[in-house]
Amino acid sequence: MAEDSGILGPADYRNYQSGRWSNRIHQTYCLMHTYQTVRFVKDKHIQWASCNHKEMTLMEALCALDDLVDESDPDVDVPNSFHAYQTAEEIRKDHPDKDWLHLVGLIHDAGKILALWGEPQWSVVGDSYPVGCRFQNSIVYRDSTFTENPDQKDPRYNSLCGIYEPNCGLDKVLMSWGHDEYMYNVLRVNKCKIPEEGLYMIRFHSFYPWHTSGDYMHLCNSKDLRMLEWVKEFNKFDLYTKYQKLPDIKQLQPYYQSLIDKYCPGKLRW
Ligand SMILES: O[C@H]1[C@H](O)[C@@H](O)[C@H](O)[C@@H](O)[C@H]1O
Ligand SMILES: [Fe+2]
Ligand SMILES: [Fe+2]
Repeated sequence: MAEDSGILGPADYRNYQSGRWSNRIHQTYCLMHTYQTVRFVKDKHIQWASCNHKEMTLMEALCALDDLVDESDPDVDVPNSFHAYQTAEEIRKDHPDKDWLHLVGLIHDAGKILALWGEPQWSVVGDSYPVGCRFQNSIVYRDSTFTENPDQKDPRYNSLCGIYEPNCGLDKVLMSWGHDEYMYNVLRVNKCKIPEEGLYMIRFHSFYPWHTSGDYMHLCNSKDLRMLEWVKEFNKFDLYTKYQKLPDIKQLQPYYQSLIDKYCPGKLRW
């Protein structure tokens, strides 16, 4: 986690080469990049998409993240629940009128609850990227972690577009399985009333090869390009609020509970 309590600059974040935990992070990505294949991702959709694992409120899910430290993140070494409030509170300062966006900040990582239900971290956390087509160089540790991935040698999957039509739109693309797609799914299945932009931000916030490196544009349609602006705006808060000063969660809870009651009330199916 960055040393200061102010919002720091890009150079202070996402150091995958020489940070304190880079061995652990590299190991997590090694497993992810070895085992996340088209088959694996399809199986995870089948396993989790119908959301019949559990019923719980969003607030209960957020509290459960007290028990989760993300092993892929060079900038966070505290439980994920703090990151939820840090992100939400900075959004609230810059976009006071968009209460749904505060809520998006709060819940964008709640899908990491999968890691408390037996999913290994390599299928929950970390950056996401498309499977079923060539893995691009902008993926973290691209050079050293894909060598054992069978899809890489499969001619169906290793061309530039692979199984996709050019500009088919990200909605049709199978992303590596993780907390983004899962949470998007939970919100849809439960018919939460978060605006489309918000759902989109949640679904693609970990797709750094796209929103930060500008890769995979050949799979995007015009809607994706419109939404990209929102995803980038969201990313400022997701990334640059990972600092040491921790929020007082108890004091903030009533406000966020009111947003949950407005947009995603009651018990949700997970
Ligand atoms: O390590 C982090 C973390 O897991 C985030 O939740 C995810 O959204 C980022 O893309 C990733 O780099
Ligand atoms: Fe995330
Ligand atoms: Fe996050």
